[in-house]
Amino acid sequence: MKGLKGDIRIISYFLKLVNTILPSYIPLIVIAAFFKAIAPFINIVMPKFILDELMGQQRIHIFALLVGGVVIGNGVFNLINSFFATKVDIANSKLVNGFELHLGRHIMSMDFESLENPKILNLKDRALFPITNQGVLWRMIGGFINLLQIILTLIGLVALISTINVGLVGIIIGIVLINSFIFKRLQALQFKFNQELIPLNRGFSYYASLASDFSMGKDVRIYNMPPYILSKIDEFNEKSLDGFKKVFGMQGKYEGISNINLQFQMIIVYTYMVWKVFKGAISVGDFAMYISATNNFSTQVSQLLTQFIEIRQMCRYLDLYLQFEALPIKVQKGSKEIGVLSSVNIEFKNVWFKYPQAEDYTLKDVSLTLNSGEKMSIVGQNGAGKTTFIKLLCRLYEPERGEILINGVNVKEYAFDDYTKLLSVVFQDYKLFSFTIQENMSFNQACNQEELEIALQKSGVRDKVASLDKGVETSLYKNFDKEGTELSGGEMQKLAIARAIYKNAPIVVLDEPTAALDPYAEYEIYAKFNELVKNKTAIYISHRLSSCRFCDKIAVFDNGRLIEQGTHTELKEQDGKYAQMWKAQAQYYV
Ligand SMILES: Nc1ncnc2c1ncn2[C@@H]1O[C@H](COP(=O)(O)OP(=O)(O)OP(=O)(O)O)[C@@H](O)[C@H]1O
Repeated sequence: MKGLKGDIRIISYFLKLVNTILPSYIPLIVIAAFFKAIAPFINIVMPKFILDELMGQQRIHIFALLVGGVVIGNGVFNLINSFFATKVDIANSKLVNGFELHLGRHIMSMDFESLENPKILNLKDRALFPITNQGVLWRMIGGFINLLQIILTLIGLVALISTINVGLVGIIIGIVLINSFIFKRLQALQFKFNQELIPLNRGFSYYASLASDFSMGKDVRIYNMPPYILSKIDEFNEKSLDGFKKVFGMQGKYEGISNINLQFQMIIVYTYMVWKVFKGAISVGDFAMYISATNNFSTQVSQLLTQFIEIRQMCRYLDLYLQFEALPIKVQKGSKEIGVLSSVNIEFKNVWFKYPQAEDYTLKDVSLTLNSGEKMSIVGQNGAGKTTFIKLLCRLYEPERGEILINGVNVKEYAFDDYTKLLSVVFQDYKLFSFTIQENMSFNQACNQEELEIALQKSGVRDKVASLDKGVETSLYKNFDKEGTELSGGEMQKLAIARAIYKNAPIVVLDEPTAALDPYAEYEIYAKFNELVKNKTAIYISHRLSSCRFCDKIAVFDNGRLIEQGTHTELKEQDGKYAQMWKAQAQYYV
């Protein structure tokens, strides 16, 4: 009963969701189900009158009238039903699209750290795979339409069969119940198999994508990976094939048993009806009508239970989705509005941070202050924690201990969307998207062409963009537009810098912004750095220590700790880690 209660909760959640996405949907399916439910009665009841007329007075005009009635009745109902079927099909597509939007919105609002937590990823796959690949939502909705129609038809059939013998209704229900029990076992088996299939599918999709993903094409060829990839795909195929063999075998067995039960039911019904005709209790027309009604009743009851079990089975999948949707969102809480800030001071206070699955702390007791308008350079060896520091500032993760403050307020208190407006960031692994250059810069906001030109000019990519046939309207990559362009790594990096400049946020973060740039472009960025970031608060991460000289402050990270802070001259005089790194680099650059 607890399970049924849970399922009712799930069903009502989805019905509410359906109603929010498409309010006309539920009234539409109720009307469609009503017409579908009445249609079969023409073919159950009318043949009785035709047969009785044939066996009795054989009046041609009455016979013609009855046959005409059947033909016209069927024609009209067919038209009405196909009209509604088309309407329902269109509405179904709208609904599924609406649900996908709902889903996308939810996934994009999840904590960034959730996207690398294997437990959450697994739940996400188990919840979304059935919805996107097995049409669970669609089947649930279809199930509802059928259930409604079946219930309406059954009410009519019970009324009709009861006029000869209510006991028949009981016998048929009994046999159908046995068959439903068998069906339920089969569904449970399929659910178990589908859940086992998900990790296999994930592996399969990954290896299949390696074979077709353009961005992997170079490595796949150079390292002669095809035999390895194909053997992996084969391995996943073998495993899933074994599972399919087992499920299909069981399915065959269960279907066989159900069929025997149905034949048994036919023998009982036919024997009873023939006996009634021999006794003269019913006419041949009645015989045909009751046989048709009982056959229909049996089919409808069995479909009712099948639908019921199917809907409950769908609830198992949708329950996974609800668990996924109910995952708490940690980072994005906070409601404080930021408004327009005249100055932005950043403070890290004894911040400790450990990645979700990691054993050791990546940031250890980091405390630093960056006053409004100051420019700070962060240096340190690979893996020292520089990018992690930025990720925490961006609120992609939360510190485990300590606080991050902007103008004295813990960043957690700010509304996340508002907070992101403070930051222009070029990540080390920045991404540009398969949109036009202009869309990549402004993302659906009305684009200010003048500012866009300035941003492209400052990052040094304006001439390149101007040389493209469609200028800023050129698509990046060729996924959607065959006239799209593939820019070089350095040109892409300049576009990413332009995007950050165009955003014009009060905090600018550049994480290794010149890694892909040629020495001239790199020099340009350094020379124009102050002009690029103007009076903004800026953080600059680079392994080129010469770039630190134009910053007000340098922070040196080592193994997660902030070990030195000061200006270039101060740190050189301190003769610590920074001075060591400076000397090491000077050997090669001077
Ligand atoms: N998502 C993650 N999950 C677990 N550990 C991570 C994750 N991202 C980074 N790390 C680990 O945290 C440490 C610091 O990484 P971080 O990227 O902050 O270093 P970095 O100083 O920016 O290095 P680099 O100079 O190479 O860019 C590394 O040891 C890295 O392996």
